[in-house]
Formats: sequence, C-alpha cells, structure tokens
Amino acid sequence: MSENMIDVKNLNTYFNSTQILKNININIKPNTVTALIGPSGCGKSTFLRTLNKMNNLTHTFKMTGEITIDNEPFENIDDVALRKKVGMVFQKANPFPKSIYENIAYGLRIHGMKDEDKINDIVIKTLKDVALYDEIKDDIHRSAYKLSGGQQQRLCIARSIAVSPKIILMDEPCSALDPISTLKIEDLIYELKKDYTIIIVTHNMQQATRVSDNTAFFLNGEIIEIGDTNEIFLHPKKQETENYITGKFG
Ligand SMILES: Nc1ncnc2c1ncn2[C@@H]1O[C@H](COP(=O)(O)OP(=O)(O)OP(=O)(O)O)[C@@H](O)[C@H]1O
Repeated sequence: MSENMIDVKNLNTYFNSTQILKNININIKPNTVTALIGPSGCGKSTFLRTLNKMNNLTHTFKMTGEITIDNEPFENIDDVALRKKVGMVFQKANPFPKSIYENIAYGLRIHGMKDEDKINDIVIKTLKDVALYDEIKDDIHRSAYKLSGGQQQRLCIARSIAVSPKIILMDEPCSALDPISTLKIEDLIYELKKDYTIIIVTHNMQQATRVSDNTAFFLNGEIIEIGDTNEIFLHPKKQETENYITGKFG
C-alpha cells in the first residue's frame, strides 16, 4: 500500500504521434495542494486531463506508464467511478443551465441518490462548505447564471465536492476572476485541503506560493523540478525554473 493519493510512474502521452508529456513521475500525498506551473503549451492541462481520463475522449490520445489513484491501478477504475473520485474545476465556471440547487442535486441523482431529504442536506452543506450559502440562501432556486463569475466558480466547486471525491483538479480556476473573488477561492482551497487532495494549474506565481504545499515546474512536456513550494520559489535547483519564476520567459 502506498501512502500517496496519486502515484504516476513513467507517464508518456501522445496525440497521434506527437508526444506531449515525457516520462512524468510524480507522487502526491493526501490532503496536500500541488501547483503545476510552466509556460503555455508545456502540458499542464494535458496532465490534469490524463488523471480524470478526459483525454480518452479524444480518439487520437494514447498513454504509456502507470497511474495509481488511491491505491487502485488506473486501468481497474471505470470512467464513472473515476469521475466520482476525481472532480474537476475549469478555467471558466461552467454551471449547468439550471438553478443553483439543481446544479448540485443533479450530480447526486446521477450517482444514484434518491432520498430527497439527503440530497437537500448535501446541497446545503456543500453550499456552506464553499462559503456561498449565506450569499444565496434566500434564493437558492434562481438560475445559476444569475450568480457572479466568482460565485459561479464556487458553485462549480460545490458541485464537484458534493459527490465526495478524493481529488479535485483545478485548471486555472481564478484566471477569469477579479482579485477579491480570487482570494475567496484561494481561502476555500486552503479549507478544502483538509478533506481533499488538490492539484491546481496556475499562471500566477503568487497564487502558487499562497495556496500550494508542493510545486511542479513543467517545460516542454517534462517536469523539470518538483518539490516543496517554498524551496522551488526561494531556492530553485534548476536554471530553467529560476528563469521561469523570475519572469525571464513564459
Ligand atoms: N486534443 C488535443 N489534440 C491535439 N493536441 C493537443 C490536444 N490538447 C492539447 N494538445 C497539445 O498539447 C500541448 C500541451 O497543451 P496543454 O493544454 O496541456 O498545455 P498547458 O501547459 O496546459 O498550456 P496553457 O497554460 O496555455 O493552458 C499543446 O501543444 C497542445 O496543442
């Protein structure tokens, strides 16, 4: 048994014959936040999308290597079980065209929950967990589209945690948000790591230092350096890492 939530060994990924990720090795402990940084196009999103098998929806995608999630080999986990275990939050909030309430209840019903009282309890609890409840409690049945961008993003996080995942993947979750909404999401990430393991892609170096325990620096599909976030930012071992975090490229 590994103590890690995620173990990735010798991962290579391809779209057609173009190799995107090259020999990725990473181990992620439970209840930690890992930031993925690196210039545009270096493979950060591809890595996230490999972990929840979203890339498998692209028929040209191929991978080699081993991934273990919560001690289960990747190939043994079917897509439905995996998506329940591994939630994802995208760059642009993408609520369903439904009410705030239904945005969360819907996923629970899809995963087979029928008891409406229980569904109600989880909807309220997750809205509280993402600190949205007090802002919307008087009108929980209004359209999710009426929420601000920051509120929509918190709703999407609530939707992903409602089905009790182990892991939450966040692909630049604050890039479309103002600084105040961004800080709210960052505070939330800090709270969420008590219960979940989080991987966040960010182009914002301050954000990586604020929210993450560990950081992986990607360049051209490889992990150039990985380790404790403070170490990576204060004492990078590789010249490329230093160049990137000091803004010399990317
Ligand atoms: N479905 C796809 N089919 C073919 N190539 C793809 C596909 N998705 C991504 N790629 C390619 O994979 C490479 C890595 O892209 P990826 O989106 O993972 O980078 P990224 O580091 O997340 O970039 P950004 O920071 O701009 O989001 C790019 O060259 C991209 O064009």
